[in-house]
Amino acid sequence: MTVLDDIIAGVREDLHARQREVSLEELKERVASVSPARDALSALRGPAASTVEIIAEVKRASPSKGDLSDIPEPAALAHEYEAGGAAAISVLTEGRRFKGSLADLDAVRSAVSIPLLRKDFTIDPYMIWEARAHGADLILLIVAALDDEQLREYLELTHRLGMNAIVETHTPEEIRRAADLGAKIIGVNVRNLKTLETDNTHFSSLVEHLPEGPVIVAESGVAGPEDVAAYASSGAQVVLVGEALVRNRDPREAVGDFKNSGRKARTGYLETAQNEDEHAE
Ligand SMILES: O=C(O)c1ccccc1NCC(=O)[C@H](O)[C@H](O)COP(=O)(O)O
Repeated sequence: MTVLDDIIAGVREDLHARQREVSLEELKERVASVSPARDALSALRGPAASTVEIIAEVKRASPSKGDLSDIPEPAALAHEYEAGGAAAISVLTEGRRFKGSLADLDAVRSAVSIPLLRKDFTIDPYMIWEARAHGADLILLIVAALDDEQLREYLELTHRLGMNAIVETHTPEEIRRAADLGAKIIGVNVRNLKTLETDNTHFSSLVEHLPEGPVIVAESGVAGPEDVAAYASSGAQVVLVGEALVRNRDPREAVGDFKNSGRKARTGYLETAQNEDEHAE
């Protein structure tokens, strides 16, 4: 059994418990009464080609590192992220390994106006309805955890509910599956789901397999601004950061620093790409 299988077994048990508490019909009624989803795709594209956007994560603990930060007030942390210029906020709602909850999502929703990602291991359409009912604008679909039929069905439902999905990949084959699906946002997570180790060079080695068009998100492994710059200089438009922000004494300033270093690196990346195009002509 891999770590991912183990996490998903727990997610499935917790899902069944919630399904016994709240029926799908009830969730659908709640969805009908919440505000429409925010436009996460535009938020992640940012105001200019040269910007690098940050998805700032509310992450208390993780399977790889154990406890990271207590985060007694997720709403206050999210408020700092928004003030620092984050384009979206990721809230881990998995309880057993990440110590998150849907209550965290509710708290953050009431504190910020930027798009919210419900970061969880989506394994059933119920979780997509649930995400929307709790105010999420974005969900995560992990290609390694789903077959093509599930991916297609879940992405279609996500879009039907006005949300977007980050379709998360780790290998060229998973990128091909995400691209064939017509994913509008493709995440490349540099965390190996078998060993849980991060290797940031994995992002640049996968770049040549990424299609043109979708927003590209580099996920995991950021310790400081230099890592955001490295992802941006390989082509990332968005970087998702958890641990480095929840451990930072000034998360607002840290988000600003990450954006600045990303923008400088992306400007260089775009200039190089333009020069290469001109030489090719
Ligand atoms: O963080 C983990 O240990 C982990 C283990 C297994 C599956 C997923 C895991 N993390 C989820 C994430 O993708 C990260 O929370 C996110 O990309 C931020 O990563 P980081 O900045 O390295 O905290």
